[in-house]
Amino acid sequence: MSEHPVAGNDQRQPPVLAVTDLTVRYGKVHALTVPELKVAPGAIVTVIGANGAGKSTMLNAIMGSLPRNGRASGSVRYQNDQIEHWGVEHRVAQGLALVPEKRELFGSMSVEDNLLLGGFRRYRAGERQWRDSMDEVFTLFPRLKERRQQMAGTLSGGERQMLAVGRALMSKPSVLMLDEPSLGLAPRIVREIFHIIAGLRATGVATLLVEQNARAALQVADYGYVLEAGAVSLEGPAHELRDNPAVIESYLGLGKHRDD
Ligand SMILES: Nc1ncnc2c1ncn2[C@@H]1O[C@H](COP(=O)(O)OP(=O)(O)OP(=O)(O)O)[C@@H](O)[C@H]1O
Repeated sequence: MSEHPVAGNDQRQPPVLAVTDLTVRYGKVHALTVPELKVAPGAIVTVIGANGAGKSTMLNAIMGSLPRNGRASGSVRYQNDQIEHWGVEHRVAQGLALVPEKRELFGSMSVEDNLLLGGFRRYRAGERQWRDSMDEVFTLFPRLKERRQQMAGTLSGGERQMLAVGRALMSKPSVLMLDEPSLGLAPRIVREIFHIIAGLRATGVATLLVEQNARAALQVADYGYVLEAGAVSLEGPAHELRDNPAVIESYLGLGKHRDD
């Protein structure tokens, strides 16, 4: 596997997250092999692939949140630590956050309370600035500020996605993992969400973005991996993948995920 620039294409910076020889099985069934994946501080790295390619499996393995029948082996390095044996809570406490495909909001609680829950661990740890993150989230998502008292269950699909991302940001992560943020959203809202994801770079958070919408993902990402049937088939700077004939043929062809 080729060496590649990390840190939004700065090869000198050590990655904030590095996965090596990660393998996941569900029972006896092999689901995923990732020889190497790196995310640099502040970079946006995308993993694109079709349904069932293993994208959610990869994020859950990194987060330590695989289903009961899932078993991961290999190395997951976060900052200066090997974290394979850390529990999910500890991974969150140390700055990893996952926005799952199903969003998993508390529908009968307000927007504001959902956000507060995202910052609860910091509150419990006695961190004074945890409430400031709410203002930062409202700056990123003015729509959530307007709807701060609205029940999360009554939000539109796009607003729910914004709230899920906002709640994850309340934990002040160093690495934010997004599982198909465009899923089920109208093209205009997809554009809005991806515009916001691109803007996350300015906050310093590194983003690992898993997507079927390859077109949108490769537009915002610095670097990308293509996952096919549980294996990495291609990787490279996002602008090179956008021009790669195999990627164009399989993921960017006319009629596929057109949102422009
Ligand atoms: N708990 C499980 N038990 C057994 N097999 C599973 C389990 N979860 C996922 N799989 C299988 O592992 C493979 C990868 O699934 P995964 O959900 O990671 O794919 P994905 O790329 O995220 O797909 P999608 O875009 O549809 O969410 C699929 O073949 C799926 O059926």
